[in-house]
Amino acid sequence: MEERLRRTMMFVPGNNAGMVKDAGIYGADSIMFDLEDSVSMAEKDAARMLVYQALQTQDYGDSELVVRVNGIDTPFFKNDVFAMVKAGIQVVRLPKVESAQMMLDLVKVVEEAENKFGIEPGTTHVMAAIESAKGVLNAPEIAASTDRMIGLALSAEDYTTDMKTHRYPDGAELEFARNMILHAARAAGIAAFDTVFTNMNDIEGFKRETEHIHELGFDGKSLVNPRQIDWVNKIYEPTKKEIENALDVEAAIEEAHQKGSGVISMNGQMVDRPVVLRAQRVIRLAKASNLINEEGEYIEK
Ligand SMILES: CC(=O)SCCNC(=O)CCNC(=O)[C@H](O)C(C)(C)COP(=O)(O)OP(=O)(O)OC[C@H]1O[C@@H](n2cnc3c(N)ncnc32)[C@H](O)[C@@H]1OP(=O)(O)O
Ligand SMILES: O=C([O-])CC(=O)C(=O)O
Ligand SMILES: [Mg+2]
Repeated sequence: MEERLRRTMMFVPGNNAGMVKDAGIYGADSIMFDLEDSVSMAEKDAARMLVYQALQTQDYGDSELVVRVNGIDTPFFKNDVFAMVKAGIQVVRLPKVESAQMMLDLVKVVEEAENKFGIEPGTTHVMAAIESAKGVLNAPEIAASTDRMIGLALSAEDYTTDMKTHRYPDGAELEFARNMILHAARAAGIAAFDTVFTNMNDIEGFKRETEHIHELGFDGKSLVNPRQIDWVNKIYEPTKKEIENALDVEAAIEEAHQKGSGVISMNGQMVDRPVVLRAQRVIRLAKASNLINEEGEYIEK
């Protein structure tokens, strides 16, 4: 199956009916309904019911549907997982994950819910948000904890609090965590998401941070506001040169396969499996940005 693009995963506060209703109109790759920290204690049950209703009735197009449930040690956790699995959520994001065992405990409850509500076993996926030093150090075992895992996310607001620092414009305080999470995710073959950027007035800061995590190799970012979606997509958009090169690579490898070979020379450049995989990702990103037409040609904007 073709890998899903996950450039943008937008938080939507689960208690805000207007935002929950309209979350599908902005074109986020993934919509993440939040039952955790954007919802006050008094509104936990109401938010769960609102998101449950919305999942039954709203059309969210092609966006992947994710829910951030309350932590495993809260009284809301089990009810959250049961309601969301019953509603057919695609991914459950567990916050404040510190060990593989926490993911296994989540999966046990997901399994129970799938059985109870007649959902096909194994179809509900999970992901972990890493928000502490312990979580960062255990990222490799967390990433490899279950076949249901689709990704790891860095959650820098809680993480910097745990580390007795705060967020700085150059992001030096996050470099170790970013590298650990990215390597753990890549080694397990799952996605890596960078953290939210919460200062809505600092657009340049947001773009700088996104360029940085794009260069590191993150799949994308958690977002708090729909305005951030286009900025991320623009940064992940391949250039004309990258797209034309990727299309040439596809044609060259096709020719190689026809000759029964897995490697070919293209303008003096060796084309083999890793080059082809990179080209395929460029083509997926280009198609998502409407830069390749039905005939598979680059479209000049
Ligand atoms: C550390 C953490 O845990 S972070 C994760 C938890 N936090 C969240 O989920 C916060 C989500 N974001 C928000 O609530 C808001 O975007 C804020 C508070 C950051 C900014 O609010 P505003 O300044 O009012 O946003 P803005 O003016 O850009 O809103 C424009 C439109 O987008 C909508 N919108 C804004 N944010 C979101 C969102 N996250 N999801 C869906 N719709 C949204 C608004 O409802 C508004 O719609 P309208 O034009 O139909 O009225
Ligand atoms: O997951 C995120 O990016 C938001 C969050 O909870 C945090 O930063 O603590
Ligand atoms: Mg957090």
